[in-house]
Amino acid sequence: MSSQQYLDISSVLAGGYHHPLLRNYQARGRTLNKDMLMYPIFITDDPDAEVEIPTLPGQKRWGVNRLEAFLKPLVAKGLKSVILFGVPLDLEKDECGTHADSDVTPVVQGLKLLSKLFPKLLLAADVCLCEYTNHGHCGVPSSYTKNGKHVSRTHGNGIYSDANPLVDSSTLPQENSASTAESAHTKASSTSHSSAATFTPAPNFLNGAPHLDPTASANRIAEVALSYAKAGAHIVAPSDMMDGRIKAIKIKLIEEGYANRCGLMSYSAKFASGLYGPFRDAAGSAPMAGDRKCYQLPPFAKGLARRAINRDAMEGADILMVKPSLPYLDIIQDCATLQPDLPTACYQVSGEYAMIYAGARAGVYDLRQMAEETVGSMIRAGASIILTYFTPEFLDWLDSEPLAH
Ligand SMILES: NCc1[nH]cc(CCC(=O)O)c1CC(=O)O
Ligand SMILES: [Zn+2]
Ligand SMILES: [Zn+2]
Repeated sequence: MSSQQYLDISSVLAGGYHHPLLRNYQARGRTLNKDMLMYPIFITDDPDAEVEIPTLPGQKRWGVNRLEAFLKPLVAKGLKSVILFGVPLDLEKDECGTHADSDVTPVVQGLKLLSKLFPKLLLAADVCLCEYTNHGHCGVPSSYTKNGKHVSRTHGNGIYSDANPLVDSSTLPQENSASTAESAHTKASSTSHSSAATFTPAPNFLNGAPHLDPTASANRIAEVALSYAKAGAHIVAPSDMMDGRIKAIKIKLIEEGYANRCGLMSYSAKFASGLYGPFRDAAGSAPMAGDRKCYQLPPFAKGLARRAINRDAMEGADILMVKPSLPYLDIIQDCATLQPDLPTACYQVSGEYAMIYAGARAGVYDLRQMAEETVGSMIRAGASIILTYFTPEFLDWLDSEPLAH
């Protein structure tokens, strides 16, 4: 018998990865490149604003007049795509987010301007209502009280019907009008630019949030998406998590002749995460009462996430997204394997960015190494589009001497 039969050949791995290039080979092509990066930017309604966001170090709220100077050097470095978030600070907020798609909304203005300034830049627009509503939730409430009147929405029989008109139900039994008027006043003064309205928590919700009407919400979201498509968005990205909104948007885009010009990226598996704090700070979009637990997924809900991914694919999404990213790598992998024919995107959210940034500042680790390691894990899990606030840094890092990992 030859001695070779006793050698355990497969136990030797180290010979194949000691050199930096040998190490890179092991990624088998699954490495970050500039095409994969989508940069989230905040556009506000003060056209000259350039305001630091304390909880998101390095990121700012930009006025439209500042966008050219801000983005030009990044485009020169190879920035391929941005996703716009609107931050209305002076525009009046109301029940259904009127200014999400008015002509003066900063996102509409930003899209029009950026398509002229940077015709090759891929423009995505986040679509949600929470930045524009006086209740700060991502949909349209079923009922509320305003100016002493109780307003409730009639229920449609299908989620894709036209928006149900608001019904003035002053003939319906009124809630205690004295206390309603008082709390309306309190809420109005706590949000200076909001018109006074009060929202009754849904009786069977334990989190104090109002019930959001899925029909009205999906229809309103679809209207907003259409206006962003008309303003020049190549991709609309609804982050609201209302049931039925993907189909509602897709149908709206088809009906209005925009379906072949504007893609639909769904925040499919969006979890009720603790990692959105800095964003809500930046966008002023924290809910006034309750939380988002009636429409964002429970963090341990792998099954719901898988169902949402499949549903959104069936409803016409062109890209599926998982959010946040690092604590949900298994969901990214599920998304990529459940729907291999659609690109998987993931959002390294504000809290993930802030966490990595803070750790690096505290000397716990190196910023670049950790940014690359975390985004690398997302790519390994199956993501090919990464939304990250580290995009400007990555553009530099990808042009410089590679970091040996
Ligand atoms: N629909 C709002 C929205 N769109 C994107 C984010 C989070 C992004 C981030 O944290 O970077 C949020 C916050 C939320 O759902 O409360
Ligand atoms: Zn929202
Ligand atoms: Zn309803």
